[in-house]
Amino acid sequence: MHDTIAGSGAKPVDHPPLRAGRIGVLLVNLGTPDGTTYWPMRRYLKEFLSDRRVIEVPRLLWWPLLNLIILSTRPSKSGAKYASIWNREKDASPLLVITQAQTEKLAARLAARSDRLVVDFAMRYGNPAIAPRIDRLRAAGCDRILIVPLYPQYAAATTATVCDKAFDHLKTLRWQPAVRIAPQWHEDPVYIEAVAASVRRSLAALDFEPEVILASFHGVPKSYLLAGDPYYCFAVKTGRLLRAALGLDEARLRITFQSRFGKEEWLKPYTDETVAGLAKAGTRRLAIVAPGFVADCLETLEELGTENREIFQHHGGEKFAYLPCLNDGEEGMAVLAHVVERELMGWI
Ligand SMILES: C=CC1=C(C)c2cc3[nH]c(cc4nc(cc5[nH]c(cc1n2)c(C)c5CCC(=O)O)C(CCC(=O)O)=C4C)c(C)c3C=C
Ligand SMILES: [Fe+2]
Ligand SMILES: [Fe+2]
Repeated sequence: MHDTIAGSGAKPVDHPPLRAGRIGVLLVNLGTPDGTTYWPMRRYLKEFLSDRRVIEVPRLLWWPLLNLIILSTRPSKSGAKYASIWNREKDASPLLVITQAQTEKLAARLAARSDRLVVDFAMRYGNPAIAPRIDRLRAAGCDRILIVPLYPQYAAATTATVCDKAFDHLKTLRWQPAVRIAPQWHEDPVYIEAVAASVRRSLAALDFEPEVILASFHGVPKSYLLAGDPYYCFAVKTGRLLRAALGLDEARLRITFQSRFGKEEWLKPYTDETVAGLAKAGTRRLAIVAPGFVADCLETLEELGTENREIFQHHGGEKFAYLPCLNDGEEGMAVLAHVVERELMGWI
């Protein structure tokens, strides 16, 4: 099936062999450092925090702040947090390990649909980078590529920057593959039901019933919403649909936003302030789930699972549970396969 162009009947010409006829699926998540020590952390944070889609502060102000202040302190501080969740057996971050497992399981599932599919993954920041993975798919004969930014809720700071980076590389190719980008799946019933089923299962395994469940989404500065970024609305809609699927009311399942960075106002209500406020007001049993993350990572395992647990207990809370993401479990893989199969329609 994977013809070379020479198989087209054209007269022999003096050009490198060109393979075609296969279809690539490239899963792309945010990224992660190569290690937890100062230099790998600095390299990763520098690439991440130099992205204009992530930090919209004018460069003249941002450059000295980033290079002189943030990159001298944050690599060590964040490195210690990464070290607390690092997968030592694989010497990689949970995000990398889980994304790799998702890729392998998706490839196995899709193999039944077509023998022309090649599934791979990349990271927007750090390794494996997007450009070499696109090259690898092209070299394997993929003349069509479906790029899947691994974000159920679109944001310019996440989804759009994956597309920018992919197209930056595609610009340099002589034989550019046909490209599709998978849209977000924030209200897809398969996704909502998968998160609901996973939450129900995690709750059933607890030795307590939470009085409140927080659905915590990664935040962005409020100014991004005011400038027209739809992320907030998508996150709120996911939260509302999840609440309905679980049969809970607004007091029992609350939507919050985490991981703020810098002094600007971010999307509210903030997760950490909500956790503290609930504990102070007498809530003793709390669970947090993070439906916006396709894989567990620093922001879920450390920030929600450790920092917010400490905040809750410090203010009088007693029982706390962080409920894991869909990851490479059966429900999570069903969502990824559903999104990918839908977006491959007409190609397979
Ligand atoms: C400073 C601005 C940031 C914006 C805006 C932002 C948006 C955003 N991020 C995610 C998902 C993830 N972020 C992760 C880590 C992380 N995020 C920021 C900053 C912003 N994110 C930083 C500096 C870091 C690195 C860690 C740190 O130093 O705090 C991760 C985890 C990566 C991992 O390796 O585990 C994810 C995932 C979304 C979805 C989002 C906007 C919607
Ligand atoms: Fe982030
Ligand atoms: Fe809106």
